[in-house]
Amino acid sequence: MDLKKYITIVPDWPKEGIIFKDITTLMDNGDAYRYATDQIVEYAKEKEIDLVVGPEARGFIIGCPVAYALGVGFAPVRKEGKLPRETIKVQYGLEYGSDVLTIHKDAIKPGQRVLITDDLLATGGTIEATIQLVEELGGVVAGIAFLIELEELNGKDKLKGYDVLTLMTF
Ligand SMILES: O=P(O)(O)OC[C@H]1O[C@H](OP(=O)(O)OP(=O)(O)O)[C@H](O)[C@@H]1O
Ligand SMILES: Nc1ncnc2[nH]cnc12
Repeated sequence: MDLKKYITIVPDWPKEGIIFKDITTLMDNGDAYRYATDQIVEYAKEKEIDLVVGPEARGFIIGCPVAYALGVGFAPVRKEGKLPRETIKVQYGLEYGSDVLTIHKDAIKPGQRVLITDDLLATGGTIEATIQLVEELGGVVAGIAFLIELEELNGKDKLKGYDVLTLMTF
């Protein structure tokens, strides 16, 4: 299936100069959403995953159906002030700003094999911060899966040494 045709390109959003890749038109389509999910599930099956971790908010959209299909749990990485119990945190840069990401301190058991999911790899700041949180808790990053990679932003440079799946490149 040609997944690219389900992505809507929105110029100058949320800021002038950003060419936004809107995945909601892929999620809207049951066949395309299931096909994309299945591709990531097949990739993950070989990696003996114990837990899926994804950053707010679009990482949940990708990661939760994958976790369900694998029969493992999902741990959310959230922006500061959203998780109710003890967390660890890390500051990170974005294509359009900077923010703080957090995870519950007890979300991962040391040695657990983690699949990280997100919709899109841009500068790699979000995923680098997510990796940092997983590893600080003793998790092993066994794979990282995205729907989309924006090649010209070179986010992959931050992921050297990690096993990465991307379903589409722009
Ligand atoms: O590779 P990067 O430069 O870090 O950019 C990619 C991240 O940016 C977007 O999330 P955003 O922070 O806009 O949050 P959202 O998913 O809640 O919309 C996107 O969903 C990725 O998580
Ligand atoms: N260009 C882009 N489109 C969609 N989501 C993004 N997150 C960071 N950059 C993005």
